[in-house]
Amino acid sequence: QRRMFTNVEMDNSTGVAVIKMNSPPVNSLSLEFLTEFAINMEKLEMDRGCRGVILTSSVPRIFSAGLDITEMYGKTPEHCGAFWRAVQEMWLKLYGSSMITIAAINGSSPAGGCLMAISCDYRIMTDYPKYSIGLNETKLGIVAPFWFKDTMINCIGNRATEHSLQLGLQYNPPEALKVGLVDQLETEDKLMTTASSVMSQWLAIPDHARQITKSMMRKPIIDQLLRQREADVQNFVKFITKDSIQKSLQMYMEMLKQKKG
Ligand SMILES: CCCCC/C=C\C/C=C\C=C\CC(=O)SCCNC(=O)CCNC(=O)[C@H](O)C(C)(C)COP(=O)(O)OP(=O)(O)OC[C@H]1O[C@@H](n2cnc3c(N)ncnc32)[C@H](O)[C@@H]1OP(=O)(O)O
Repeated sequence: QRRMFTNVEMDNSTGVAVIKMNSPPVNSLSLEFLTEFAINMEKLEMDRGCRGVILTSSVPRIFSAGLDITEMYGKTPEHCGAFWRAVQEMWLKLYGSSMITIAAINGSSPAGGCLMAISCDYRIMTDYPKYSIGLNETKLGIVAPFWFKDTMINCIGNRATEHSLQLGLQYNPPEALKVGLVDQLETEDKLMTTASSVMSQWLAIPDHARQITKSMMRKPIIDQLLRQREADVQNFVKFITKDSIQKSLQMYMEMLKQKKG
């Protein structure tokens, strides 16, 4: 039986779906997870009754740990290529969605988890000091590709992105609010109610005007990836299968395990 990585609950009375990521222990984004996520987004996009999506997590304390590192370590170039296509597809479906997308960030959200959040239209994060969010790729010895970088620039601006990406910064909730990585902080118990209430404000705007405006803002980056999608895959495969990069990933995974012990 196929495993489910996300639960989708559609409320037909409001036209809002809640996608809960549910892949313990850390909602890492595996090939299967990403494939299922993209299919769910596609289905909601095709559903004329669905106007908005709230993205959140069922896993305690974690929104998403980002890309599943085990999908990039010790794998064949073919596997790495298939994995990267799935990462691209997830981003294209989320960043390019015509629906209103709100991230209710109820836990830590490094790297690919942060990418998911900043690909939404609005972010509300639980105000808990131990949670963090950011694109920390350089800390793993890897490089955030241009479309991660440009999504971040569109969210927090050029200078803050440069600073953030070079140092692989992870922000706690008040810092994330200050830099503009999230739009609002909320207590754990009120997070979903606040997300619904923000959604109502966005739903009050006529869809066609909001959708054209959103597309105008995001289309240049999306088109840039679409134009060079296969080159981006080959670039990733060449980069990630290098001995030095594989060594960095191995050391990072060992560090994660040691931290635990
Ligand atoms: C120049 C050309 C450029 C071209 C482009 C090239 C390259 C771009 C490439 C890649 C881009 C990648 C983006 C990413 O998303 S990489 C992933 C980055 N993620 C992280 O750094 C997060 C790491 N994890 C953590 O910090 C913590 O786990 C977390 C805060 C999320 C949770 O902490 P907690 O203490 O609760 O849990 P842990 O004990 O640490 O973890 C439990 C368990 O899960 C494993 N694990 C954690 N994160 C991941 C992950 N991302 N992938 C796979 N597995 C993960 C962890 O190892 C533990 O496993 P185990 O010990 O129980 O077996």
